[in-house]
Amino acid sequence: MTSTAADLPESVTLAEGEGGLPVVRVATALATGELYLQGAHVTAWTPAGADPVIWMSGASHFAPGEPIRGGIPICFPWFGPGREPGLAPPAHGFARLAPWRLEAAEERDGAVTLTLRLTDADAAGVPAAASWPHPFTATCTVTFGRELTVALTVRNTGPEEISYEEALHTYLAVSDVRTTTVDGLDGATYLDKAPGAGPDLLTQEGEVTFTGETDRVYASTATAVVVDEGAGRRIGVDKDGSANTVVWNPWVDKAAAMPDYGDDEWPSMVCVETANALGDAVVLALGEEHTTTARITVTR
Ligand SMILES: O=P(O)(O)OC[C@H]1O[C@@H](O)[C@H](O)[C@@H](O)[C@@H]1O
Repeated sequence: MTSTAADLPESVTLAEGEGGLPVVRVATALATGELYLQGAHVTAWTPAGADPVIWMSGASHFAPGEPIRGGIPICFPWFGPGREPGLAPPAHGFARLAPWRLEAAEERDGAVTLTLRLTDADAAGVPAAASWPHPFTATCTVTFGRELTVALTVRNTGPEEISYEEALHTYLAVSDVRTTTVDGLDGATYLDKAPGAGPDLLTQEGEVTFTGETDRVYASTATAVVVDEGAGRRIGVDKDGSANTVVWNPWVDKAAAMPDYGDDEWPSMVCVETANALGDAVVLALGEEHTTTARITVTR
């Protein structure tokens, strides 16, 4: 069943958002939040008494079939350009461009859980979907409360084995990335995708610091913690069902090259992405499903 305005708890409203796209807004005593049905894309989460945790670009496009810049894009069924030849642009798959269905909205103990669904049939109108012609059902549940939880479950509904990449591509707001670190990745190996980096895996020593364009795919199942000295807060990204953590900041040149990203916005964000990518792609036999979950918390 798809939810209509009549089925929603009082703390949840369905409205027309930027660019005329449908948006769900949540407001409870514990937190406020916002999610666009296009992409099942979280664009805001602010726990009561805190500053916004999720970063959005002021230059984002909001238009049917175009990616939203910031928030939590769901990358599926490929990450970046994808591993196989023949996957259509844009990067990160078609799920973030597709119209998801709002199946349910429930409030429990002050937290609101939204359930959204996307099948291959729902995504058929997105041109890039034709390059990955496999039956699937994707379910995204998002709980806005004291914590923010995003879980993506993919079920193989077709006759053949499928393999896919995915990421909960979380943009986090920081006071200044140059005085921010990411803890929890010490000793993890990573692929460096920044310009000029070689193909060999490297090993993280200590915390991640930011001194230039940073684009790394870590092999890690650990909790990553964004330590924001300037804001005096720590943002934890805890996860299940995810073999990779991607850390990304575009820095000056890449920021300037992106049409939907302000030239001066790069100091104010860092992406810590809960992913299964490259050699850690998920493989599902007929009828199998897999869930990847990210839990975001804020502490002083
Ligand atoms: O511009 P997009 O397609 O949203 O991607 C943003 C970034 O997403 C990151 O996950 C990738 O590792 C980067 O390489 C990429 O630049």
